Amino acid sequence: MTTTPTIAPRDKAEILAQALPYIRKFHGKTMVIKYGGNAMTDPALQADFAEDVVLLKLVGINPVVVHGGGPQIEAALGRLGKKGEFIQGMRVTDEETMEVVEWVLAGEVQQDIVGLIHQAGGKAVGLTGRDGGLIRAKKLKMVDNKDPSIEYDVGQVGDIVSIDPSVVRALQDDAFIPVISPIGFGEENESYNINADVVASKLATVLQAEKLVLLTNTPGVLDKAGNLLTDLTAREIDGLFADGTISGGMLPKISGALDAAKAGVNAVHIIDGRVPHSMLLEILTEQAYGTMIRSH
Ligand SMILES: Nc1ncnc2c1ncn2[C@@H]1O[C@H](COP(=O)(O)OP(=O)(O)O)[C@@H](O)[C@H]1O
Ligand SMILES: CC(=O)N[C@@H](CCC(=O)OP(=O)(O)O)C(=O)O
Repeated sequence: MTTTPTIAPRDKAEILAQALPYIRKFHGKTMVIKYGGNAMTDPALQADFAEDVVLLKLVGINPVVVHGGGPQIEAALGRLGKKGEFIQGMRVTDEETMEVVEWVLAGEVQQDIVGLIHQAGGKAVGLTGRDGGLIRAKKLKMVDNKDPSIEYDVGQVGDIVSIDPSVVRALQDDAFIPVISPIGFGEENESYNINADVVASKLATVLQAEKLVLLTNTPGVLDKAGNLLTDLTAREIDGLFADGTISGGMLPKISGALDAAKAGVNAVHIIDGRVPHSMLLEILTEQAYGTMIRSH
């Protein structure tokens, strides 16, 4: 349970006034928000998240939500007596796991977020990569990060072939907030499980988003001693990969973030989704949060 500190009216006015330049700067711009499964475990925080998304939309910014759901998939697999296995941050996805992934992501998590946005006064539309031909994918050929001669078979994990953003653009133009599940489809109409960070990063690039904000369950990227790294360049990221500072779910997150930064997304941030309203603080105040990823 989170408690909201009481803010004096004068301070509230100050905060609102401070937001004005950012509202003006970002008016009409697209922001891709990745809402990680680990950041959505507290109902009060989920409601805060939905309010923030609605507020952005109301002040003329175009938020596009891509959601995760790793822990939620894990819980559902557990109820079936299965345990998830990950290789380099990707879930090994057999046929049964793929079914679970589809119903948890598209049936539960996505619809929960859509409902919360409606409760907060916004209009959200849930999509998977199938809708409007949004995300075409093929089977991912995974090789070892350190030794590319080693190959892994991760089953029905998708590698994005192309993104057709027309359905997202049409919804945005109509004042809807798209909420996207990271599921792609292949040439034979087969489904693919795609890491949500990878989808968010690629979508931000294709939409030429102003910002990509990845909400997770750490203060940002941490060094080996647990200190927050506030700013990371491509070269520094290579170093963190090489010395093993980055592992698990942080691997696809940083790779995707870096790809988006290199492809021209102006600002890419990894921030702590467990802090109430962290997304709003990041976008609409001068305060820097979490880790900013730079292309050079
Ligand atoms: N250097 C690092 N700094 C921060 N987190 C890291 C680092 N290396 C690995 N991680 C792990 O990455 C996790 C975030 O990724 P993930 O579990 O996929 O979250 P999400 O559901 O938000 O995508 C962190 O909780 C942490 O366990
Ligand atoms: C291939 C792969 O790993 N897919 C992820 C999709 C969900 C996801 O990415 O959720 P988070 O953002 O909460 O980690 C999975 O099955 O867990």
